[in-house]
Amino acid sequence: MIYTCTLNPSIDFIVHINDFKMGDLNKISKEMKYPGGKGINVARVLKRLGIKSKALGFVGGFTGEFIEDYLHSEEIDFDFIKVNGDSRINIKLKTDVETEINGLGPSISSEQLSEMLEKIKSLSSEDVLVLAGSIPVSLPEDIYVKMAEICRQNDVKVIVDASGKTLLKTLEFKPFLLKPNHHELGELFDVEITTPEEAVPYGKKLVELGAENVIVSLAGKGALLINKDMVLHANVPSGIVENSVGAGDSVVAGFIGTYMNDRDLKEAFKMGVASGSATAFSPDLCTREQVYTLRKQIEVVER
Ligand SMILES: Nc1ncnc2c1ncn2[C@@H]1O[C@H](COP(=O)(O)OP(=O)(O)O)[C@@H](O)[C@H]1O
Ligand SMILES: O=P(O)(O)OC[C@H]1O[C@](O)(COP(=O)(O)O)[C@@H](O)[C@@H]1O
Repeated sequence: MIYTCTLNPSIDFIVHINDFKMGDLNKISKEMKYPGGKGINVARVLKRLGIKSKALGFVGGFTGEFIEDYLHSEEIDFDFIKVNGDSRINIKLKTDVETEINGLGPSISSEQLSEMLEKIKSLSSEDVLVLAGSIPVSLPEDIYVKMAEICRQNDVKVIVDASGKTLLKTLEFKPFLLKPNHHELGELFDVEITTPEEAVPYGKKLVELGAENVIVSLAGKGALLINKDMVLHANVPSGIVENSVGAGDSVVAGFIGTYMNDRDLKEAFKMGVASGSATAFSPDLCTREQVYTLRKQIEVVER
């Protein structure tokens, strides 16, 4: 089973405003509300690809109810721990540029954290755990490292979509997949990465430091899959980006959902990129049909 863990879920409030003016009254031209947070996005895309998963995390308040009701309506299995405060609202403001205003989220008690760790301890070598998204300020900043250590002890595959020191600290426990975008990869090594060629040596460093597989996404410039045996490059299909929120999570979902079915890294990589682009070209997340259509446009070559 694929489990996702979203420590700080959100309602993603997507807001389109024409001629936005700070300090003025602005009228929303289009708005959408979706359950969000990186792990929840992964769970939603897996469902669309016909792959079962279970969403773990902390939810609270009326916003937490919205998240649970929405996932229930999409027949996505979840086992959230209830907390007192309200799950956060993340505003995705679309004007001539895309601006994100992400909420703080509710406090999580040490008892609630212990309850989450007990759930993680119950996973087995048949399972995958996706750790994705920011860590609430009320939790230890190395919580992903603790979870990765528990998973290592139980031979559970771990996927980490995080940034900075958090990502580097999980390497000791040999994560199955890391999925930084090229900006996040550059920040890890204090360099600027703008092309796939520039990304390769740094993706290889993450493999040397312990990651089994690294996918480096470069938005419209393609993506790389790097492990100890190979470097693969995929082009991305051309299209009009409507809403890139969740695109990175879709790469994770398409990859792991495919890999757990047929253990074919190259096919899994192709499906990951197709899922990412299909989401980028959609107002919400990708549909199965879009993914399979775009998959045909993707060429994966060994570097
Ligand atoms: N301009 C684009 N054209 C086509 N696909 C895109 C574009 N931007 C993003 N994507 C798709 O979304 C995936 C993730 O995008 P990226 O911006 O690299 O990561 P993140 O969303 O994690 O920051 C890419 O690998 C690609 O499949
Ligand atoms: O666009 P991405 O990186 O795939 O993730 C989008 C998700 O991440 C969020 O922006 C939250 O990010 P953080 O968990 O890093 O705060 C959600 O609002 C959104 O659903």
